[in-house]
Amino acid sequence: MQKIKTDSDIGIKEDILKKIIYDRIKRIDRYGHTQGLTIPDKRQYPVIPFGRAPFIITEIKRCSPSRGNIAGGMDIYLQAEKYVKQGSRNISVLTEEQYFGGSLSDLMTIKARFPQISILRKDFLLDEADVDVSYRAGADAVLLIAGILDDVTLRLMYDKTKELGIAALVEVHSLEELERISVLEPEFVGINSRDLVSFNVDILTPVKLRRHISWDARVVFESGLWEFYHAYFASSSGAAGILVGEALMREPERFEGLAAGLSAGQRTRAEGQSFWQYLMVRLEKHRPLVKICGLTREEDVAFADRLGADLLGFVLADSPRRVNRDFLSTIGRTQAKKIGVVVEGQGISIEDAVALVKDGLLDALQFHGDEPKERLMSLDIPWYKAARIEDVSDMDSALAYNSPRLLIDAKSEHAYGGTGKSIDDSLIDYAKTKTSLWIAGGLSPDNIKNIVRKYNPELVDVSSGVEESPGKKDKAKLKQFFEELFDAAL
Ligand SMILES: O=P(O)(O)OC[C@@H](O)[C@@H](O)c1c[nH]c2ccccc12
Repeated sequence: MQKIKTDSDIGIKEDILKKIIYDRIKRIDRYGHTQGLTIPDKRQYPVIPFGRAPFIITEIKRCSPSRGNIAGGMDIYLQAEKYVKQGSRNISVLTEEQYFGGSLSDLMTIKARFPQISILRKDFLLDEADVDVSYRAGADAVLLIAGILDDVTLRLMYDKTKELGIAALVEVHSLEELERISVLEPEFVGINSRDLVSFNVDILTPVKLRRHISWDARVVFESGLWEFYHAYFASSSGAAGILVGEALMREPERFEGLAAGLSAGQRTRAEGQSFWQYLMVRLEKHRPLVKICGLTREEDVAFADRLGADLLGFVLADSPRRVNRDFLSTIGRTQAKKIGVVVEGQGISIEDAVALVKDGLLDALQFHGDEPKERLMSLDIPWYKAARIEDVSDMDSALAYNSPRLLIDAKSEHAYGGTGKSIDDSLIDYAKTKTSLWIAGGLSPDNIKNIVRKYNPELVDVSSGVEESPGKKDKAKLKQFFEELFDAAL
């Protein structure tokens, strides 16, 4: 059992995870590991293999500390039935009582009704007795959260699952935790995109961590996945499966789109490293990612690539920097990935832009206009959203696209077409609390060092600031831009 004992040990009020565990320990003291329920001494159902296709773990979750009430009075039996009808073969049942409104009796009810479905017990399990009770109650798999267990306890619980013949989904959310579990080499590794302290969801977290897994694991991307595109993104980035809670609790019909996304992603995966995997590898350099945008000349493309740009941007919308398919076909192989910048209704249709990616002329799209979210969420090519941000509500509506990253256009006074406005510091600070910063607009060799030092962005995007005239890059400025970036990191 973990060593969190007194109220003062709980300390920081925000650390919800500690509170959950503390309260759970108190309830175990009072009611035992069985939650005061009668759990059969002998398991009554055969163990069903966990992780059969389609590997979408559909979750039963009434409420949560981060999302509040999701489906309070819901009949969980009916919900499970909906999942099964949609084709689910793996159901996660949250059994934590106080914060998630669950119970072991939910798990037993669902197992009794659907004995052919593999059931994951999702709880803050703390010792071997928890594993044993889960098994007897009918769980086919248990969640073991590395972040709340010490190495010895984790090992004992993991061994217990092996002894009982059920699966363990070992959950991590940091590199450190991943290293800790590597001695176990678990078959199923869950990587949680939700930071359990801040509640922020970054769906790139599993992409970042996954490549550090040195054994043959089946990785499950957890949290914040709602749409076809999310499932596509996860599976093209190496997910064997996904765990989906809120989206399916609210709309079980989403299952079909998620399953289609998983299959689409598998096809992409066969073609090699995904766009997002590439970016997460490049991120390990000691400077922000760099996108050089508005390229119109082959020599500039080659030079930006040689300087180490991570992304090369090509404007497909109406603009003095607009390029066409013919131009893109003349570009040779580059180290950097190629991005098409699209503004809905200007110069190119979404379909034609998507075709450029599918034909291998581009690697991903950046959507800079008012494209309908549903449209983008059904695309099976990599994309991210960009938006010009003037106030918090702009920011929130851009964030609502739920794209893996959001590029915010800073509209500074140096911006091409100068608006005379610069993005508010407080707005950037606000953005930083929500997402990793991808920043564009008004950047140049003169200001980049300060901006990087001040905001530590994950990606910087420059176009006019490194030009001699629209579309024509200035080699000296380009070179200086990179030099300043390296300087900033010193
Ligand atoms: O509702 P979402 O965003 O789809 O997230 C589901 C799942 O990942 C989340 O419920 C979860 C992942 N790990 C946990 C550990 C404990 C409680 C809950 C969780």
